Formats: sequence, structure tokens, C-alpha cells
Amino acid sequence: MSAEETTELRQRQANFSKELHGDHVGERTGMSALISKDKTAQQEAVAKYLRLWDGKTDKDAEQKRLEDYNESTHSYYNVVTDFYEYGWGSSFHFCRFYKGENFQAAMARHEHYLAHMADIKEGDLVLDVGCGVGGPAREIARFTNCNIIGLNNNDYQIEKAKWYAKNAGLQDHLQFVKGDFMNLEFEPNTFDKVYAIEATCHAPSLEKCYEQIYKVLKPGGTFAVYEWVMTDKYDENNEEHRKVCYEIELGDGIPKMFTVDVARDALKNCGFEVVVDKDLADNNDQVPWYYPLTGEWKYVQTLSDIGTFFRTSYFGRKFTNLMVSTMEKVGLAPQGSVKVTAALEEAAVGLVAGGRTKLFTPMMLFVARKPLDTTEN
Ligand SMILES: CC(C)=CCC[C@@H](C)[C@H]1CC[C@H]2C3=C(CC[C@]12C)[C@@]1(C)CC[C@H](O)C[C@@H]1CC3
Ligand SMILES: C[S@@+](CC[C@H](N)C(=O)[O-])C[C@H]1O[C@@H](n2cnc3c(N)ncnc32)[C@H](O)[C@@H]1O
Repeated sequence: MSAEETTELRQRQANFSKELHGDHVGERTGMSALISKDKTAQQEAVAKYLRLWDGKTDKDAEQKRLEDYNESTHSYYNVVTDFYEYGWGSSFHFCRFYKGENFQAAMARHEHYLAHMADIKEGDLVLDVGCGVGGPAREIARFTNCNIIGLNNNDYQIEKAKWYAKNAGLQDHLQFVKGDFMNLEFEPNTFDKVYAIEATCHAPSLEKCYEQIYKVLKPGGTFAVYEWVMTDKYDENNEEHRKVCYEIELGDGIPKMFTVDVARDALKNCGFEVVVDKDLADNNDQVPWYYPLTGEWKYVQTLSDIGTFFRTSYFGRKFTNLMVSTMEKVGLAPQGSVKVTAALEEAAVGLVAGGRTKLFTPMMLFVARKPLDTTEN
């Protein structure tokens, strides 16, 4: 894409975001934000997200989704962000759970662990690739006292991230900028550390995305990522496997799920030294990472988790779907909202199936180092 085309796309997306979400985006979240959307723009956003997910899994259909990655992901997050915040909170990722540990503590620990593995230190300049509404950035800035630039291609989330950072008094440590991780516009060798949490799976090519990260990282710097991948168990010619993979792609706005081998090779091909390569979901945890989506009460750890667990569970999702459907019928929620809850339901079903069978992991941890001497690459 040329520089003019990029500027034009950004302007168009920014204008659309204003039209859809209005001003003062931080003040409303969840259902309250949903009912305040511009109804026509919401229908357009839902159509833009779903138009290429028409049930087809052939190469041609996949190619179209790969080419459209920027617009479809932008549209996906335009329509799911309110649901994510309502059901999950402001960190949009999974985590491991220990017995007795509540949901928020487990999520924060998962973020601290990545900061630790990335060796983030006080005063470091850090890039958060695909930062969502800034939940992890706020936690990691507090944990390490570093400075973070959060990069995101969704205007709505950027506005929310800025609002939350200011509200938390962290505006001197955090900046949020619009950008595409397939084309990072920072000067080469800018960042001490880079991390990405469950975001780069939206890339049409992991290698091209990691190349960009390699470019902006300082020599000797560390990149740590929780990657979404299909595991070694996945066989794309197995119909059952492909079904689970497609549910995850459709419901999570991912043009194509790559395998763990593709991700590992992509890092190496860019010149990274891979120092940690570990699937954190492949262990004997007593409480599985996907438990909130299962509806199995036996896993709920503390009373404080009951609300979150209800909203994320099977019955809670049915309840939300019914509520949204009624709101849509009476004209409170914009048309298209039910289609979004249906797509999120597919996500939940696919993620639990992928988790139970270990065909999929949302926490493939790679810690990769850019060599000090990069003349050979
Ligand atoms: C899309 C990527 C790469 C990461 C997001 C991971 C998770 C935070 C989401 C994946 C599926 C989402 C669902 C919900 C919240 C956020 C996720 C767990 C809901 C529970 C939100 C409330 C809705 O009523 C149901 C959703 C099901 C899926
Ligand atoms: C599942 S969310 C994770 C957000 C955040 N890392 C967290 O854990 O809360 C994925 C994020 O990647 C961002 N994203 C997707 N494609 C992108 C792209 N091409 N360039 C920049 N950000 C992108 C989305 O807008 C979204 O904020």
C-alpha cells in the first residue's frame, strides 16, 4: 500500500469510528456503549466484518480474507469491543489459572510473567503490538515502571486506551498510537523491548509482521509474545480439526490461523534467536485456561468471579444473546448486534473445543532476542 493510500485508509477509518462510536468513548462501556452506537454505521461495520466469513474454507476464500486483514480486523474490533469489555474486562487475552486465584489476579499474573520474560526494566521504552484498550500496558507499566507505546489499528480502542490511561494517572508512562503492525513506522532500533499479547494472530503473514518488530527493536533487545497457533496435533485435512479452526477464525476475526511451526520458523527467518519456545497451555493445570467459557461451575475459584463467570458461561451467553436480541427488536441496540453475539458464540465453542483437544493454544510463549551484531542478517 502506498503512503497516500495508507493516509486515506486511516482518515476513512477514523471518520467512520467517530460516526459509529461518537465522542466521549471512555465514559461508556459494555451494553451502555452498545446502545449509544450510530445504528446505520453499526450495520455497516457488522457487514464489513462478516462479509468474507461466509462458511467457505477453500484457498480462494482464505486469500480474500488475508488480503482484507486490515479492514476486517478494524471492523471486527469496532463491533466486539463493547462485548469484550462487558464479558471479560479491559485485558483481551486468556491466562493460566491457579487454584484459589481470582480471575483478575490470574490475568495480571499472566501479564507480569510476560514482562518478566521480556526482561522489561524501569525506564525501558517498550512497544505493545496490538494493545487493545491498554489493560496489559497499564498493568505492565505499573509493574515495571517502564514507558510503553501501544500500537493498534482500531481507533475506538485507541481512544478508550487513552481515556483509561489518563483515568489511572498513567498518561506520562503510556502513549497509544494508530498503526498497522504489518508496516511499523517507527525508526529502526527504537525500542528496548517489544511484546505482543494475542494480537499478531490477526496478521496475514507472521513472518512479515515479525520482520517489522525485528526492525524497530534495538540490537540485543527482546521480543516476547503470547501467540495464538494451531498445535502439532492439528491436521488441516481433518474435517473436525478444520471446523474448530474455522470457528476460531470466524468468531475471533482472524484471516488465517497458522501453526506453531510456521510461527517458530517465522521468528528464526527474521534473524531472531528464539530463547524460549513453550506452550503454556500444555501442562497439568488443575484449572484449564478456557474454563470461563465452559460453564463448569466447579472451576470458579472465588465469589468475586461469579459475575464474570456467569457472563462468559454457556447460560450467561444465552442470556446475553436473548437480551441483545430483545434490545435489537425494540430498536435499543443497533441491527446486526445479534449477528455479533452469534459470531462470538462460535468463537467460544471453537476455543473450548480447541483447548480441550489441544489442537489450539492462545499462549504459545516465544521469547526472541535480536542479536547484538546484526551485520550478518
Ligand atoms: C481475538 C483474540 C486474538 C483474542 C481475544 C481473546 C478473548 C479475550 C476473547 C475470545 C472470545 C471472546 C468472548 C467473550 C469475551 C472475550 C473473549 C473471551 C465473551 C464472553 C463476551 C461476552 C459475550 O456475550 C460472549 C463472548 C464469547 C466470546
Ligand atoms: C485480542 S486483542 C489483544 C489486545 C491486547 N494485547 C490485550 O491483551 O488486551 C488484539 C488486538 O490487536 C489489534 N490489531 C489487530 N490487527 C492489527 C494490526 N494490523 N495492526 C495493529 N494492531 C492490530 C486489535 O485492534 C486488538 O487491539
